[in-house]
Amino acid sequence: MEEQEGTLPQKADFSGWYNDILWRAEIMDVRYPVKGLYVWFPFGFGIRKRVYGILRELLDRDHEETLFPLLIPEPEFMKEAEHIKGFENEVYWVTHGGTTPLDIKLALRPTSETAIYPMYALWVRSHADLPIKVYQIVNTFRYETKHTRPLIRLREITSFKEAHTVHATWEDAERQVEDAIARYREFYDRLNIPVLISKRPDWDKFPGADYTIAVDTIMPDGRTLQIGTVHHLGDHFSKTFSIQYEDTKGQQQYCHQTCYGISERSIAALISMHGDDRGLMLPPEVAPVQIVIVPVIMKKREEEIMQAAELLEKELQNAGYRVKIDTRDLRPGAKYYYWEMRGVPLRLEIGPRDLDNGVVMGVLRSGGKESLPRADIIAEVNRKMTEFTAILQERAKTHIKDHLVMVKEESLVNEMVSKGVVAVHWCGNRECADRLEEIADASVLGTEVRTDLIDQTPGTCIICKKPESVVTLIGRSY
Ligand SMILES: Nc1ncnc2c1ncn2[C@@H]1O[C@H](COS(=O)(=O)NC(=O)[C@@H](N)CS)[C@@H](O)[C@H]1O
Repeated sequence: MEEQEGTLPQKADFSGWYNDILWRAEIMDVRYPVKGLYVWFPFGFGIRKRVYGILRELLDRDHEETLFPLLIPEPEFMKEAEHIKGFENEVYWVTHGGTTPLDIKLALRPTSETAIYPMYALWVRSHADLPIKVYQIVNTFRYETKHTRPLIRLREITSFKEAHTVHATWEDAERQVEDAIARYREFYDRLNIPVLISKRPDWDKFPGADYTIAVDTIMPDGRTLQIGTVHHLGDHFSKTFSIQYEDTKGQQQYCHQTCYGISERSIAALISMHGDDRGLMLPPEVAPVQIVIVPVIMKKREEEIMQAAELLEKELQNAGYRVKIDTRDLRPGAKYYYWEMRGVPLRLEIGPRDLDNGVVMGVLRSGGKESLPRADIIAEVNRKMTEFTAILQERAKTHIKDHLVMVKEESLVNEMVSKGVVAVHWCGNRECADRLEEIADASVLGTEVRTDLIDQTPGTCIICKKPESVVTLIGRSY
């Protein structure tokens, strides 16, 4: 990477900060010559690898991972009317093999229901074959016409985890929806990313679903980012694709299904939630480099200091840490800047005085210097990592509280929604929602909000004043 000139914009200028940090912290190279397609720098890919390692760990408890083809024949894709309506403007088509026109056009999967479900129809015969809980992590393609942004809105989604489950009954599928939500909560908790979970309004549910539960986070600019969705598909797709099982009485029954997805938006949220004016701030579990050792060289003791640094590196590596010594010919300050930009949780400095005093200077990325006894350095580093994670968790906890407010006055909605998510009472009918979205210049995010941060007692609709109206989130989203 060419030396990075200039400085990272303040995080308060979130859009400028976000675009700049993607290259300055070597996450994504946005110079690929196709709109909406981006290249992972190896450092960014190291974050992705660990983030998706956690996702796999959580899903592999009771799901199986596999891979379905990328290309979907047009007849299959066109089978589910609702689904097509939702995707017909977004799907890319392959029409030729070499110079030979294809007799059947092939869709690049925007999501894989119509690739997977014809196969599920072959896999499912009896109730004994159920439930199926399968997922894949693949690239998918959507011809997004809204503003594309790296990690947030891509035309090639490079890290699309999609799970597709099959059940005997609607209730079994409903339990799976709850299980998927719990798994997503656990995933984002491990990443110290706060979430708001709600049920999308009918007009915003996944095409072909009974209902959609969405996982939103609140970005530093107050806008929401949908970082996961769980869909109850009912028997819509099983009827379209004849996914049936023979029940215990020998009757043919249609299955009930769910699907749930997460993309690299999870990494956009990770970067945005904890980064600051000096760059990334990464949870230790996903940081490609967890510890950087910076020797503070004094000419006549250089040999001794370097030896101490190398010994320390070895010990930390043996303890399982991902650690680097920065021996480049740069001022210590330039080294601090470089690794802070890359979100390294802990810096250890070793200078002549530290050697003499048998200590190592520990500096957490979240701030604060502490002299650590060299003799117990592993226990001390473990303690500092735990302290750092607790700081990230605390920030995540207060973040939602600081960006969620209940509003009862129609006139206040527009002003308050520019700061974050607003909770209002809504009677549930579309006209009031349209009016509300117009006043707020925001969208209805959802109802049945799973949080205890606000009082969800029904009240009067903020628009038509109808009583017994439910608490509803509205926000400006990416
Ligand atoms: N263009 C995009 N770029 C990045 N992430 C996206 C894009 N479109 C959707 N996503 C993410 O992918 C998640 C799943 O997409 S989805 O359309 O809601 N759901 C599905 O496709 C279902 N088949 C479940 S996998 C969304 O919640 C959102 O976080």
